[in-house]
Amino acid sequence: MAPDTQADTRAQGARAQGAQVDVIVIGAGPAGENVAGRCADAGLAVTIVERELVGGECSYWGCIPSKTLIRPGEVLAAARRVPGAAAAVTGALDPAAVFTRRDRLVGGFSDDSQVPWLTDKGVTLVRGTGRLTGRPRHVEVTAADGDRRVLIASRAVVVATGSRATVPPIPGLAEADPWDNRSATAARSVPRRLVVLGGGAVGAELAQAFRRLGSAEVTLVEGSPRLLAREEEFAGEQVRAAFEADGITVRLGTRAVEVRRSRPDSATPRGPVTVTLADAAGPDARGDDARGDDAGGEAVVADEILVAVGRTPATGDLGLAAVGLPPGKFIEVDDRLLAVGVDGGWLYAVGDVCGRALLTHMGKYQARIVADVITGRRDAAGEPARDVADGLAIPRVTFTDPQVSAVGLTERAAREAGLAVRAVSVATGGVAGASVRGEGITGTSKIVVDESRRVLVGATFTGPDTQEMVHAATIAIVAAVPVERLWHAVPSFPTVSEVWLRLLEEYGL
Ligand SMILES: Cc1cc2nc3c(=O)[nH]c(=O)nc-3n(C[C@H](O)[C@H](O)[C@H](O)COP(=O)(O)OP(=O)(O)OC[C@H]3O[C@@H](n4cnc5c(N)ncnc54)[C@H](O)[C@@H]3O)c2cc1C
Ligand SMILES: NC(=O)c1ccc[n+]([C@@H]2O[C@H](COP(=O)([O-])OP(=O)(O)OC[C@H]3O[C@@H](n4cnc5c(N)ncnc54)[C@H](O)[C@@H]3O)[C@@H](O)[C@H]2O)c1
Repeated sequence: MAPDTQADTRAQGARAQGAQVDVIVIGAGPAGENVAGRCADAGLAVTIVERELVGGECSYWGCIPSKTLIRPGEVLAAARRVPGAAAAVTGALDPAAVFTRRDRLVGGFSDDSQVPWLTDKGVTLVRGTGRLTGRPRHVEVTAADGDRRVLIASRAVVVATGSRATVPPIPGLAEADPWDNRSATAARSVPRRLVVLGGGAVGAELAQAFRRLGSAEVTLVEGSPRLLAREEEFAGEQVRAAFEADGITVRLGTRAVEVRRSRPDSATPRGPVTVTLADAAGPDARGDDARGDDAGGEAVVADEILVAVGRTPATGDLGLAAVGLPPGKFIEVDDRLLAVGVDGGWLYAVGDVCGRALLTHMGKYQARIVADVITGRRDAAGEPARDVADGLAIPRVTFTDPQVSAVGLTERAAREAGLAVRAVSVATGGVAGASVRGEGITGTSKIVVDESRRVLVGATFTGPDTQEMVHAATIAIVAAVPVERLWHAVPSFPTVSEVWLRLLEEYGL
């Protein structure tokens, strides 16, 4: 029997069992859950399909555990900046207690506490792996025991299957069984020596977290010339300096060309890992992962290697080819989050899998938009819902110390987009609010102003605790508040938000 006919037959059975719903969501991470919840709130019948844990990567192996591992070191560093409190910091962090708290915040790697949020809204949870059959609005679900059934949606199917860590084809890497974000955030011990491949958000946050939890040697290897390469240049430079002050070895502009894990010994139960780095000036440093004849420079020996070089969309086994889309790729969407290239207007994608912004809050925003598209909800002006924020103001916070908190465009990206911008910067530590919080607070606050409209298009704040500064900038950008009007938004004294006043003065107001 042809696959489609089989699917048809099962579909008939499913219909007879009353399995037709308005909306099917595949993947119950933060994006999928929010699509389901908002559609259900609007009165639609929704089924959500999840093959692992309701809550997705963010809840168990992403945002929550990583921030839980970072927080203790951040608290100690904050105390050490305050004379009087610093003297009270006499001991080291207790990793066992940190891991216990992590376990609690991830619900013991169980979704028991997350499922009621869905079921209370009337959403039906189906455990299993969802796959598009090729027929419009048909999803085949395979349960863990192999049982298969086909669900049919009357309105829409929303893909929210997220992403997983990319493991690049570096010789010996896969065989070395490296840590990815899952193994690192779920760790139960602190490796004495850790090598981290990738100086983006995942690599930077976890390198510092493990160093502060007690790793004696942490080496961070980043292929491009600076950390957090998509942010303002000063951000990566300041994070590098802080990491080096923390005792982390930062290797920029080079890559691993070979990885080898040796047999276990008494000190290293999984066996030590030797990572050979390319000569920084060699061809591998420019992006070729395969080892060349002339490759090979410094070797770093560690107990664990963490791979944090980016994400691969979870679309390899989703049946995308059956609807005419390339498997294993991000699903391209339009501003209604509708998959581009699929006829009939029934397939949507949100969250990491659509590749617009690999951030929980943006996935949840896309989820709210897509739910409004599906339910036909309009705004007060009668306009249909569409994704505005992804093209305008994506807020992002990298929870290193110093934090890098940014929204919208960097100065360079704005210029590359053809905008006539003027940028001004001030020291984050230069206001009374920072002095009160601690000694020696550094960092930079910068705004990027579109000169033709006199509105912000980007802002970056580096320094401790800047995560709470970024939302003001997000509002200024999204609301297109002219700088002359921002002048009247008076920051409280003594808060770090006074950098806004300094920035506007620097701009000339
Ligand atoms: C270490 C780390 C730290 C991070 N920290 C932050 C942070 O601080 N802030 C932030 O905003 N973002 C952070 N992120 C990013 C954030 O985790 C993701 O952007 C977010 O989880 C994406 O949500 P999602 O719902 O699109 O996908 P996911 O969270 O990946 O969820 C997808 C779900 O779909 C399920 N699924 C996949 N395929 C199928 C299928 N075929 N059938 C059924 N179910 C399926 C999966 O099991 C999963 O539960 C971090 C990421 C990492 C790795
Ligand atoms: N605080 C947060 O919001 C947070 C935290 C973690 C992750 N995230 C999200 O998760 C996404 C994925 O994070 P990520 O850090 O895995 O990816 P990333 O794309 O942000 O960074 C990967 C880095 O690895 C480097 N790289 C690539 N190949 C390499 C190689 N072979 N050797 C050395 N370096 C190499 C790249 O130059 C890049 O700087 C981010 O884009 C972010 O949106 C967010």
